[in-house]
Formats: sequence, C-alpha cells, structure tokens
Amino acid sequence: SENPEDNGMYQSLKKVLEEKDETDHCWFKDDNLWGIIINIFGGAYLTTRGTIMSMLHILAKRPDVQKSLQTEIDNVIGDVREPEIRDRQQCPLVEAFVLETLRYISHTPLAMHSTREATSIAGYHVEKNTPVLACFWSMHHSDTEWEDPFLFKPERFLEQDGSLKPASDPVRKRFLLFGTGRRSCPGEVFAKSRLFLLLSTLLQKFNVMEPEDHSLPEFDPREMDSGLIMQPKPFKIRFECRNIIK
Ligand code: HEM
Repeated sequence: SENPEDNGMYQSLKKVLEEKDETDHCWFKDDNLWGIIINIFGGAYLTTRGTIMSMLHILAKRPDVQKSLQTEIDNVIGDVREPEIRDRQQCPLVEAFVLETLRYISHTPLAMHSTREATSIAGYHVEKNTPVLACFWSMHHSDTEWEDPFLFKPERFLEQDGSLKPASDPVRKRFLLFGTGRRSCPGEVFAKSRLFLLLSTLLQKFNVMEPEDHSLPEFDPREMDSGLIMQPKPFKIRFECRNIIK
C-alpha cells in the first residue's frame, strides 16, 4: 500500500491482536501489546537518556577532553553549519568519546537470554531452556581485558595516529554494550548516530561547566542508580555560550 500507516508496527500489532491459537482464542493480549510498547520506549529512551546525562557530567569534570573535542569539531565542521552524520568519519575523537562513555557506564549491564538447546559455555554443561545472563558490566570493567577500566580514557579506542580503531580491532570487539547476535539491539546505529549529532552540536556552541556555587563529584559509574537500565545520580551543570563570533 502507498499509505505508510497501512503497514508499520501499529498495523502489524493490530493484525496479531486478531490472530487465534489452536483453541480458537486470541493469544496476543493487550498486556502483550503494552509490554512491547513499554519495551520500545524504555529500550530507546532510558538508554539514550542515561548516556546523554553521563556524557554531560563527564564533560563538566573533564574540560581538557572537552577542549580537544571542540578543537576537532571546529576543524572538521566549523561554526557555521550544523554537524551532519557524514562528519562522523572525520571526527574520531567524538566517536571515541561516545564509545568510551558507553563502555565506562555500561548502563545496560545485563542481557537476558536462554538456551534453545543443551550446550556448553566455557566448559560448563548447560541444559536446554536455561536462563543465561551475559554481564556487560563485568566484561567492560574487567582489568584483564581493559587497562584501568575505571578510568575514563577515550584514547583507548584510537590508533597512535589519532584515527578510530576499526571495528575489527580486538579493543572494539571487546565492546558489547548493544549485545551480539540475532537479538542484539536494533537501535544501535540510530543511537550512536544521534549521540554523535547531540554531542557535536552541543560542543560546537557551548561549554559544559560545573555549577558556580559548588563542584560536582567525580563521575563514577559504580555510583549510578542501579536497575536494568542504570541512570546517573541527579546533578547540576552550567552551559556557557562559546564565543564563536570572530
Ligand atoms: C545507548 C543506547 C542503547 C543501548 C546501550 C542499548 C542496549 C541494548 C541491549 C544491551 C539490548 C539487549 C541485547 C541482547 O539481549 O542481547 C537491547 C535491545 C533492544 N534495543 Fe537497545 N540500546 C540502546 C538504544 C536503543 C534505541 C535508540 C532503540 C530504538 C530506537 C533500541 C531498541 C531496542 C530493542 C527493540 C531491543 C530488543 C531487541 C530484541 O529483543 O530482539 N535500543 N538494547
């Protein structure tokens, strides 16, 4: 159909609501529908919010990193036009900052799956239908896999020459915050490109600073509010317009 409203998620779910099982009962109930809608909003909104709030806190505490990001943005994008997705390729430091924020906070700490058949994991026999939780938090804060895992170091995602390590690099492959395999996050590309646009647009125009009347505690991901999607503790910051008129 030409009309996009005839396809899409709403129409598909509406059709499923009418489907009958072998006992002639509708198997897909309003509760299932609510579950899906809540998953989409929770999965998309809370994850992005947690990342943005963490980035702001980190920026306010790390004026040195912020200055380097602004230098990259000024050189590649300038102060006239808005950042675009194609700028990502020329802004390795902004990309590395986003990746390191996600690794450091690992605010989606667990992926919940179960085995479809009996298997073995790291030498352990695991029965069919066993719940298996992958703990991204531990993977991303393991000091055998990462040097100084509780230090915020965007440069760990950069080559010596300042370019972004390729996706095939072992360091990039150890980063799994969006999961892996057929149930990995379908919003990964969208989320990363939005985070790039937000960060570059913000730093093009503003400095992110601590409040005037008190200094912020260091950002420590271990202090975040726990949950299936962790959030940073509330904090105040200041935005200062950059003097971009030359
Ligand atoms: C920083 C941002 C995000 C992070 C860290 C994140 C992380 C994750 C993780 C860890 C999973 C589970 C993967 C697994 O079970 O193996 C997941 C699933 C999912 N995410 Fe995201 N996500 C983010 C943003 C988004 C956005 C923006 C959307 C939608 C636009 C989205 C939609 C979903 C959906 C629908 C699922 C369920 C997929 C399935 O069960 O097949 N996510 N995400």
